[in-house]
Amino acid sequence: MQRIAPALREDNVPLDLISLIKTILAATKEISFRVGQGQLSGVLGSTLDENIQGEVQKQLDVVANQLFKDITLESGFVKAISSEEEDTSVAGNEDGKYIVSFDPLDGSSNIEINSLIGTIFSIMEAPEGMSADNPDLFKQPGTAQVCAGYVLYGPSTMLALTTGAGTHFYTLDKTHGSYMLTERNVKIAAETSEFAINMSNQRFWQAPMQGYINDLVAGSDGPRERNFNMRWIAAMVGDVHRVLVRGGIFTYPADNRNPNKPNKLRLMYEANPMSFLVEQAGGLSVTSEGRIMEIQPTDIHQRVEVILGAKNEVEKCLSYYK
Ligand SMILES: O=P(O)(O)OC[C@H]1O[C@](O)(COP(=O)(O)O)[C@@H](O)[C@@H]1O
Ligand SMILES: [Mg+2]
Ligand SMILES: [Mg+2]
Repeated sequence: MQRIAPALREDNVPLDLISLIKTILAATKEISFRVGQGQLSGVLGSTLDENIQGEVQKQLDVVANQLFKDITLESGFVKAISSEEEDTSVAGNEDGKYIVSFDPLDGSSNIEINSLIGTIFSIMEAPEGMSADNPDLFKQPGTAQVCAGYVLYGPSTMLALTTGAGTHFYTLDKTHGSYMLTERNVKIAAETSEFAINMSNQRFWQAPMQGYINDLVAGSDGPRERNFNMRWIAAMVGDVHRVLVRGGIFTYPADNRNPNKPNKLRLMYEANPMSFLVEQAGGLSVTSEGRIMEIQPTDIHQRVEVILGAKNEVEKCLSYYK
């Protein structure tokens, strides 16, 4: 089994990017340890604060954010970071080559029930001619990502990573503290009979999504003429991991619960990195209007509709919007 650095060198990843990835992973090992300590860690409750998006922050959101911020900004490789838990981008080294966006703790509502949570990150190169404190550094489409990944703090701690040469899985060897390559070139089968969506929002979806999901639920009695299974982990990291491992379609569609907030998932640190991983595994990742990674961002916290996973099933879903 290979350690992560030699595996990345084989994929011709530049040495400074390998160093940055290792820096990010150092923070995930610390979080993995704290998550593993559970209620003994003293960081599982809620804070009294809200983040910029009006969501109550959990202590672990805050601790994880601080760890990532400190470790990436101190590395010297990073010009600026943006995070779900930071109002705006945070400046690092003026000469840093890279910018990093992250969701330090994804699936916050799962923390207190000892269920799946994770960290999502996305790395781009900093454009020339902008200072480190300029949030416009981040206004690049997902196609500009040079690396994307997530770490899942599950029964084992796993990393899914892409640098544009396939999507690979690594598992944290907790005895030696190293991420080991455990599956190279993960592929999502084009066909599936499994879907993931928060069904409780059904009445708020647009008509095409209602029609698509109705036909899945109708199973062998409906137009699809076969039964579909449903799963919902309520942490995008967990749901996307399942899609990468055994296929499926995952969607968080637009809804009209709150007219000012039609979408839930965030483009820069949820949808884009997951799209890069899914596309590198042969899947599709789109909104009802087009490829997620081609969206030109206007705000670091912007939200986006997400439909991703098995190629044929995502195309089938899109056909309802035509
Ligand atoms: O509350 P819902 O509708 O089940 O939403 C679950 C979704 O919210 C998220 O937990 C949002 O992420 P955060 O925990 O980082 O805010 C996604 O990971 C997940 O897919
Ligand atoms: Mg999240
Ligand atoms: Mg989060």
